[in-house]
Amino acid sequence: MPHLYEEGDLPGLLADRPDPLILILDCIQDPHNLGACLRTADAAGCACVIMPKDKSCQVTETVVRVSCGGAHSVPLVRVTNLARAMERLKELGVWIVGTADETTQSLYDIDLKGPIAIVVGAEGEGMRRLTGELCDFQARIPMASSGRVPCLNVSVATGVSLFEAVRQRKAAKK
Ligand SMILES: C[S@@+](CC[C@H](N)C(=O)[O-])C[C@H]1O[C@@H](n2cnc3c(N)ncnc32)[C@H](O)[C@@H]1O
Repeated sequence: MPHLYEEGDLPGLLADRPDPLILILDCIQDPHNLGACLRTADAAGCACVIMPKDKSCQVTETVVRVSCGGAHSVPLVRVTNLARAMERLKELGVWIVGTADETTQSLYDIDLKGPIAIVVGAEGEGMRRLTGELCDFQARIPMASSGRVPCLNVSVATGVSLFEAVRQRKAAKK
């Protein structure tokens, strides 16, 4: 069974994690993408994944199967108001990094070693306006200029972003 939590559980979930890495999913629609994001969040050692408690982001059988067990191991915080949960994270000292293909700052220029939440947006529209406004930084994953598609699949963007944070953290320990 998934480990399901609510916004009020955030302080407890982060209490023994000095520099937590958190994934925020802003209305991911496709169960295959959602499952892949949960698998990656587990593999990256995320303290939790935060997602809206609405019709999007349902943890269905397909999500669980695609996550290869990730949906059952990483704590899932389902919230009625994502903006409020983001404010709560900030009060807890977490910096919020949104990802978007149409922004100028490169992800690779941001320090991801501290307490960080990485936000990825929905397949069609990306992050919602308010979600984007609440981010402390917005970052893009540089893509080849010769490529024809404008952006990455959201689960791929999740993998690149979380494992850039993992890479930086490992490099800092050497
Ligand atoms: C399919 S994209 C949505 C594209 C949408 N047009 C937008 O404005 O963001 C889904 C999500 O993947 C992430 N993403 C995709 N490509 C990215 C890139 N090159 N840099 C950063 N994030 C990216 C973002 O979180 C985005 O919201």
